[in-house]
Amino acid sequence: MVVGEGEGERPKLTKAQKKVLRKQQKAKLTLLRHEGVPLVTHITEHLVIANGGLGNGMSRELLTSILQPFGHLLVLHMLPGKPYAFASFSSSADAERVYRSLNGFTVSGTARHITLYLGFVEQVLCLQEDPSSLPPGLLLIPNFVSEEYEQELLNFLAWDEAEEIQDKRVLKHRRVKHFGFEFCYEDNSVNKANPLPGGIPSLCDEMISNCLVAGYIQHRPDQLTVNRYEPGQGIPPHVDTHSAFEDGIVSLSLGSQVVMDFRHPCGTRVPVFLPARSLLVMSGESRYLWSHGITPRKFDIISNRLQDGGPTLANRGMRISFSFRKVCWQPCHCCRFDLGLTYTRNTDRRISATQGTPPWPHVAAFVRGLPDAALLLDIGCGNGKYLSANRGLAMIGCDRSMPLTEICHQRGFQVLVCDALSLPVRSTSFDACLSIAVVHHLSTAREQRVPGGMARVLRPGGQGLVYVWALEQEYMHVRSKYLQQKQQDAQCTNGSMVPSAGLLSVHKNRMPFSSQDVLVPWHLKTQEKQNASFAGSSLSAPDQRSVHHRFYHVFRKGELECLCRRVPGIHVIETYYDQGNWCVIFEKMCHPSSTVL
Ligand SMILES: O=C(O)CCC(=O)C(=O)O
Ligand SMILES: [Fe+2]
Ligand SMILES: [Zn+2]
Repeated sequence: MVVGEGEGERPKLTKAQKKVLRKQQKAKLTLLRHEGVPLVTHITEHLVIANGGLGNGMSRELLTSILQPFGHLLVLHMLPGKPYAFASFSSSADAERVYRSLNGFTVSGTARHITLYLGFVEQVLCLQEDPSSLPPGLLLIPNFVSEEYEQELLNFLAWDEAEEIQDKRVLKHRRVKHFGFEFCYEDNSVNKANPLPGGIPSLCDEMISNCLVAGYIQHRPDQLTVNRYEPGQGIPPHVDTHSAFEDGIVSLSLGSQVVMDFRHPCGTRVPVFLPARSLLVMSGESRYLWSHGITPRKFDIISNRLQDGGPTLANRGMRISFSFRKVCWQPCHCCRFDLGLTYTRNTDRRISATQGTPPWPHVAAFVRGLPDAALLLDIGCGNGKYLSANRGLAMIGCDRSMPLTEICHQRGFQVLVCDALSLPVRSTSFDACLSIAVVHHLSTAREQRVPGGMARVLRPGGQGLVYVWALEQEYMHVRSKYLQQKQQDAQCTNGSMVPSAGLLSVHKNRMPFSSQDVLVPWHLKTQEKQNASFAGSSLSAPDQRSVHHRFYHVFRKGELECLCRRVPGIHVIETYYDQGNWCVIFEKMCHPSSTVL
């Protein structure tokens, strides 16, 4: 059936019907222009209700009572200030019934009469102000539950002061209750052996079903943590233990609004405003790679979009959140690593790697996340920075620089001198393999040989981690440390390249790259001069003996992943950006479609 745009012979329309069509057409254009959401001409489970928005003075309660008699309403999305709402029904037949009954329907009981115009949409618009600025995998659904339901959930909880003294030893900044399974904050684990009697309160069933139906989560949660924050309290930045919980965590905010900070390992911070009764869905990168936390404060600074758009203060009240998670029953073999952040720190410490040493904490975390006695090969190990990251492993480093391997040797590491393009080690022998800041020194034709070599030496199921320098030294509006170090320099120089005699340009340090293939000057410090040969660099002009030019091919977003995907016998598990680098984690397949020699 075609809705609103009938084909062929059309029965004569009454004046009123024509008006409805006209208004519907107008609403369609508004929605498309303002939100980029097209109406569709076939029937779906989802309706947009023009004039049924909070911006029209329509309340959630009233709209619910209007819709419900005609179809089983699953989710109603309303956004502050917007002149429309979205409704999802349990079937397209229900949505069709609602459409037929309510398109052009005039509502009394509001300040003025409101006529609703309905249309079908393929998908419900994810109602945040700027979805593109949220961390990947993060969804925010405002007005996910009604005020009545919020009150029911709040009334359900009894907060016993005595019982909480125990929690307070660990959690200085908030109170918690667990359902389904106890969460242990001392080691961030879940007590899988002893399920709590009663499980998740049945009061939550409907809400959980709505999350599943809407596709926000794939697994029915079996663990619920309720956090209660007084104004001034917060939760330290953390990543929910990946080995304890599956992907897909939903958190319902009740009581007061709050700003939750999401942080990427490269230091990018994305504050996300969580209104009361909104649902936050964390999956993928936003669940595993980004940390989330709430700074202990009595207020938040938010942008006041409805008025002048400038920043304004929002005082916090008491906030209670319901976080639903699915306990992970399989032992964790994945490549992702817990960031080792805890729930119990009482300062809002940045996990940003910009403050940390060693320079790439994610590499160290990958190494530390490997099982005991795993055999690891670090290709291009340099002075052995990562060879000391996990003493429980058997690690072998290799580098083509003899002086660097000597440093490693002095540090007690097992190392060999070799070329990354021809590794003198047996095939399928390593559990894990690193190549940090190596591939970007190779010309395009040879780049693939490094992940190719890693694929050869890894055992099936073994994992490789590759880091290369990124062309993009600014990500999510944050400059990499490389650029940050000398911002003043950058401001007084125009170009990022200086011409060189050869074909390649010489990159100007601390500037954005303007080409992917560059020579990067390396200024030797006095004590390094005598070891100048160790990076295999090309010597520059004789009068500049202390400056060496090293070849770099800096990688564009997606380029390293593409390169790795072309290597037979491996599959890419994760790609991320870390402090100005593109990073890929891959795994050697157990039954590769093509043989790796
Ligand atoms: O309060 C919230 O919304 C989040 C709570 C949380 O992140 C947690 O308990 O892991
Ligand atoms: Fe969390
Ligand atoms: Zn894992």
